Amino acid sequence: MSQTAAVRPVISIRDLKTAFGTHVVHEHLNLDVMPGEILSLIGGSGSGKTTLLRQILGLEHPAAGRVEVFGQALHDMDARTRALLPRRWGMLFQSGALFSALSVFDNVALPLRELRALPEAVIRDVVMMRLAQVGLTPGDALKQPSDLSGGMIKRVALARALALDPDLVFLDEPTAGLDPQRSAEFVELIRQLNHQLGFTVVMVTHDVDTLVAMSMRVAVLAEKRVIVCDTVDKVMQFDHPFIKAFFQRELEYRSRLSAASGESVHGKP
Ligand SMILES: Nc1ncnc2c1ncn2[C@@H]1O[C@H](COP(=O)(O)OP(=O)(O)OP(=O)(O)O)[C@@H](O)[C@H]1O
Repeated sequence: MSQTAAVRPVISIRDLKTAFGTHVVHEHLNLDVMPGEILSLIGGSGSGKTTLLRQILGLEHPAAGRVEVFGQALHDMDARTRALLPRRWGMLFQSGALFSALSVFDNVALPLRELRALPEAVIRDVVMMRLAQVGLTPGDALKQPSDLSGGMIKRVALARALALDPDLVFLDEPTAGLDPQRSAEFVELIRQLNHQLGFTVVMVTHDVDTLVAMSMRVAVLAEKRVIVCDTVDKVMQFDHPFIKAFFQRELEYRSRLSAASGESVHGKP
């Protein structure tokens, strides 16, 4: 068997149908997410991105088809295996979703304490390590969320998402609310951590700069299914009205750059 054939997807979705009553959101939807990749999910409003994430998290039930995570079909799993799954993934919500009454330290410690198995000294070491990994200082651990800037809130939320050393990380609009400079820094941080720690990322974003900077592949949801899943460059060439509209500014930017340099340009510097 070749090495490529041996690599199994972290998430494998086959012929998925999702329906709310007569409203069919997904039909014949297929998607594989490979280990260590950063995959972005894009699609128009109401195209079913959130619902697809909820399927992957096991919060919706397929009307047909199959969703496998870590090589196992979600709805065939025994209750114990299913209950342990959330320990293998972390979530970064758009707003950060920190608990305002808890300090930075206690927010990051929360998933570790929920295990009810780790001594406080181990929890302390892990929290401090995670805070350092996201560029925060030991002094920041004592702060309350209300004392933090938007960029710091995202970093704390990322430290919390990584607390259990997840194999899979879900990012919902990770750079929403950040100015371009903070946004670029946060993108770079996630890329570095993905490289160092090797976790797989599934991200939903409407921000083209974030998408272009981070995605190894982009899956486009339209007409109830994934119409294309490929590199940013290849997806941008795909002939579909949503894709043309989504990437319009980026395409114009690239064509101006290309005209100015007199040669083909494939990405921003
Ligand atoms: N629990 C539910 N009951 C009924 N309909 C639902 C439910 N959840 C989602 N839907 C419908 O499914 C469709 C897809 O919704 P979803 O939130 O997944 O879209 P989205 O791509 O995430 O949209 P947006 O980018 O606007 O957040 C919408 O028409 C929505 O109204």
